Amino acid sequence: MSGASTFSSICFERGCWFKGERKIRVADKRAKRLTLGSSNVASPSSVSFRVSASSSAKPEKDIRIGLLGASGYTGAEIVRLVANHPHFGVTLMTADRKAGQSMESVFPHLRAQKLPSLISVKDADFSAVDAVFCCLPHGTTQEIISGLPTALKIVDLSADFRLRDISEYEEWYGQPHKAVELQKEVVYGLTELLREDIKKARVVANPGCYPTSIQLPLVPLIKANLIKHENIIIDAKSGVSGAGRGAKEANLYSEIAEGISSYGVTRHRHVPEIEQGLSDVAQSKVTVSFTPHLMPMIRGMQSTIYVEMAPGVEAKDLYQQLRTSYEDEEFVKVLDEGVVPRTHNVRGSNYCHMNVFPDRIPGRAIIISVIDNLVKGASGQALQNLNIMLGYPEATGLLHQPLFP
Ligand SMILES: NC(=O)C1=CN([C@@H]2O[C@H](COP(=O)(O)OP(=O)(O)OC[C@H]3O[C@@H](n4cnc5c(N)ncnc54)[C@H](OP(=O)(O)O)[C@@H]3O)[C@@H](O)[C@H]2O)C=CC1
Ligand SMILES: CC(=O)N[C@@H](CCC(=O)OP(=O)(O)O)C(=O)O
Repeated sequence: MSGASTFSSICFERGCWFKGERKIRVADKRAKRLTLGSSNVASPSSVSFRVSASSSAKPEKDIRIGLLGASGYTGAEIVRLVANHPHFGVTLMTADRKAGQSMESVFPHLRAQKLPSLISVKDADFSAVDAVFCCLPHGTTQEIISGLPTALKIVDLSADFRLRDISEYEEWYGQPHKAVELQKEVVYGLTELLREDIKKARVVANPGCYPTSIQLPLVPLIKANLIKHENIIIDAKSGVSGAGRGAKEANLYSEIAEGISSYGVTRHRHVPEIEQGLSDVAQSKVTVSFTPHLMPMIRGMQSTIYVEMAPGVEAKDLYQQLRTSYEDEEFVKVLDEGVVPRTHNVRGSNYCHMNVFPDRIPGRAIIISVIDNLVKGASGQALQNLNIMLGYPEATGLLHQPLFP
């Protein structure tokens, strides 16, 4: 059991804190203080944990966070989440066109926080931060990350380091990979399924939003040999914030409202990322038909997945497998039988809701998975990953409830 406390009665396992057999609320500050005070928690040399078992005062913000691309949607979402984190504080923020502006002028909803001004990445002093979230567009990130001090823990939200195969990256992203050596040490950050690797990582490639919503249900089913590897069909839908804040004609209100648009048909760049994750667990090549759609909503993502079951398997077996796989997870919820997941119920939160339904056609099942693209699909999962990389309880700063309606 990695990450366990030297205090015999309190330990961290499968993403949760346990006292004996009893699951403790992750927000239990005493448990956190005790465990972080132990010597057994991975703590990078660049980071000083100043959390004391005897102190009853609110802990200082020990970890100085650098946020690259702070003026974008995922950057703003990191700031919103970190505001609830007892140990992380944002001390460096970069932007491109908006460099020189204050964060409160770019995002007035964050004005209650004391935040540094936005500066250009070329002016950033990385010796004054402990960890970095990189929220830059793909294609711009490889060079920037390779130039950062190696003592830093980095979570990259872009697609630049998600594909292990360099030629596949170059084929799907249409440009040469600019950090081939660094790519070798990067860990893919699908938290619930790769937690042990993430604990040891220095650089994590945070998964794309569609690949998160798709791999969370499919990986356990493939691993358990419950579904066939062929004819997996994924019909996915995203809110417009998935496209970022940059102005684009296709994302104008008049282009989005009152309609649905399919895009990337037959060739969306998330296909190789999804297939990489599924093939890894299948130990053979898995291919998928994937069509994303842009919906007239701001946040939210639904993946409706049509699968053929292995001989003799029924939809209730798929359901039971997912229930078992995620029974101890804080953020992945397999709903009660028959309950249809809705994006409304995860909005603004780090939760993924999923369920399985038997198709009318024998041998087939329909899986529905929903997340908030900006939280579990991006900044929330990134924070979850950095918590793990630094030895904090992984739900720290993420336990707020969804925003409904
Ligand atoms: N939005 C989502 O739901 C998801 C996004 N992602 C990925 O996360 C990353 C960030 O996404 P998002 O926040 O939506 O994007 P935005 O377009 O909203 O923000 C991009 C940020 O990067 C800055 N930037 C743009 N170009 C450069 C450059 N050449 N050099 C330095 N900084 C630059 C922008 O600065 P300025 O504003 O000053 O121009 C801005 O701060 C992307 O790679 C995206 O694909 C991943 C999962 C989901
Ligand atoms: C609605 C919309 O445009 N969504 C984005 C995906 C957002 C995401 O996960 O992007 P990255 O892979 O770049 O991180 C898209 O389809 O390209």
